[in-house]
Amino acid sequence: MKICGLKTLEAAEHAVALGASHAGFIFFPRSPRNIEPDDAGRLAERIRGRARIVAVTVDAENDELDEVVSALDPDILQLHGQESPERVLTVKAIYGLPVMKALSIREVSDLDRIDPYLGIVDRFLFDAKPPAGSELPGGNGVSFDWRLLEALDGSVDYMLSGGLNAANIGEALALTGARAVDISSGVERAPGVKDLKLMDAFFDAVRRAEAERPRSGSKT
Ligand SMILES: O=C(O)c1ccccc1N[C@@H]1O[C@H](COP(=O)(O)O)[C@@H](O)[C@H]1O
Repeated sequence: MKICGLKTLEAAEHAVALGASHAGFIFFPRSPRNIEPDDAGRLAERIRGRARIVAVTVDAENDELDEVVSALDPDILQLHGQESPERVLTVKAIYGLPVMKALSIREVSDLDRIDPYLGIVDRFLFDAKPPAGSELPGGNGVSFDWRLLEALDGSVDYMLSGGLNAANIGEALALTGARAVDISSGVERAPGVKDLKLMDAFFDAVRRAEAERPRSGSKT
C-alpha cells in the first residue's frame, strides 16, 4: 500500500505504523502536496527502511531529478507525466533506480500504451485521466472504470490508483484483484492535508477486502 503526498512527520509516521509499504513525496509545484526536496529528505530519513521511499515527478528534466534524488535518496522514481519509454530508459541509466511509470486510463484502448514500456519500467501505476480543467496529472481523487483492467495481461505488475478511498477500495480490489494500491486525496480532509482517521479507515477497509479474497501473496 502506498500513501502518497506526505508532507508531515505525523502523517508519514502514521502511514508506516499502519503498514504502508511505500511512502510517496510529490515534486510538482502546482500540487497542494508539493514538498521541497530538502524537507522531503528530512521526513524520509525518519521512515527509511520501514517503507520504500517514492519520489513522484512529472516530466522532470535531469536537473530537477538530480536535486530530488540527491535530497531524498528515493528507493523508486514514480514518473507521472508523459515520459516516453526512451526517457524512462535514460532516467534509469542515469540514476540506477527502479521506475514506476504512471499511465492514465479512461478507455480500454489506453491499455495499449502499456506495451512499449514492457521490459523497461519496473512497475506501472494506473491512474484516472485528470478531469477537464485540472492542473494536476494525478491526485485528483477521480477513479477510472476498474472493469477495464479485466482486459489486462495478468503478468503486468501494477499499482491501482486514482480516487481510491475507504468506501470504494473493497469494490476496486474485488473487480481488479490488484495486489498493490496507491492513495493520496482519499485520506485527506483538505487538499494536501492528510487525516489520520481517514488513513485508519482506508487501511481497515483494505485489510477487510484482503481477508475476503483468496490469498496469493498480498503486496498492497
Ligand atoms: O497528488 C498529487 O498532487 C500529484 C501531483 C502530480 C502527480 C501525481 C500526483 N499524485 C498521484 O496521483 C495518484 C492518485 O491520487 P488520488 O488518490 O486520486 O488523489 C497517486 O498515484 C499519486 O501518486
